[in-house]
Amino acid sequence: MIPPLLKVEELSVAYQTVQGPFLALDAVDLTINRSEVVGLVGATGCGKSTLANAILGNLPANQPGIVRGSVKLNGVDVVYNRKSLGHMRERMVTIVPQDTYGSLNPLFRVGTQIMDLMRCTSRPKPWWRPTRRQSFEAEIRATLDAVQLPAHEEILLQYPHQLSGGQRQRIMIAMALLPRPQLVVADEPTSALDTTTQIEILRLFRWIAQSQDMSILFATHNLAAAWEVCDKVIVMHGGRVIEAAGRDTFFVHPRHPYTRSLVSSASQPLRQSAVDANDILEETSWGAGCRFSRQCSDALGVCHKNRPPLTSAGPGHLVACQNPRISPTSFDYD
Ligand SMILES: Nc1ncnc2c1ncn2[C@@H]1O[C@H](COP(=O)(O)OP(=O)(O)OP(=O)(O)O)[C@@H](O)[C@H]1O
Repeated sequence: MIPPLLKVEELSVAYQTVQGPFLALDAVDLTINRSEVVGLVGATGCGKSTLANAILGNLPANQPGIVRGSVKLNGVDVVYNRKSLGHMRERMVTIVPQDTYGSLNPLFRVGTQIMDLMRCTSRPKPWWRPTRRQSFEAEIRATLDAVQLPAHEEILLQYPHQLSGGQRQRIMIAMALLPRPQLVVADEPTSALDTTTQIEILRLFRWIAQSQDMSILFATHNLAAAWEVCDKVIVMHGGRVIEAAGRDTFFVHPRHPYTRSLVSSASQPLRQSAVDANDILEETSWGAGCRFSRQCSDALGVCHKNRPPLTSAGPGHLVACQNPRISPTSFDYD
């Protein structure tokens, strides 16, 4: 059997706050296989960005501190094995950020910033040999074509503020692809875009995963986006993974009441509306039981006392619920 590209096991991360440590991730498990697009869905504050940062090796080594657990890329731990981290980050995992303005330097032309990235991430060096520079330029042109930014010369001479939101997002995608990573973490990459551009960018992600043999972890609030691009969907609530399933199972046979509430609120105007479940997640302090139990209409006495583990609910389907529902949803594919 081929080992997974990414395996997160029992990962817990705490932030230090003035009120004491805050457990942002609580024993999270996650697996991503090669060429798989995995959606990470959940309300604001459920821990998506913390998990993305842990995978990117971006959590400071000393604080806020990994409480326990591991994040393994191709079998190598990226949290504790920091010697190999720089190399792994450059070549194996890249990010498409949510904030394209904040991620590009406003003082430099886009082309300069892309060339700097190539110098930092490419091997073998020396990069300054003329033949090397020409090969960089050819790679950049090919990647800009791939992300549908064909007017290379014009775009590369622009400053970030001279580009549209969709163009900047495509530049960020190109910059994530150029180091030829095995995994791209896309942290709500379409949330700042209009609906038409969102759909174009989502199709681009799907195409990238299929044609370039890359895996994508796609963090989003938006179930319509997950439906559009993902092979598998993982739902987080209160720092925990509460359900994980293949896309079709996820939308038609969700078992966790929280997932069902997300799917039913998305299935009406699915392609137009972003599902923002802020109203569902308001609790920040957790008792011993299931973190959703206080809002759950199906909660049993045991749900307020014991935290349910993730258990199998069918092939490739995991759910953390002590009273999961069985009936299919009325989710409409078209
Ligand atoms: N540096 C920090 N110090 C203290 N608490 C933090 C810090 N960063 C995040 N948190 C808290 O950890 C929890 C998870 O935050 P995180 O940013 O991972 O959530 P998220 O699901 O990505 O949210 P969003 O969808 O809004 O980006 C939140 O309750 C947040 O307030």
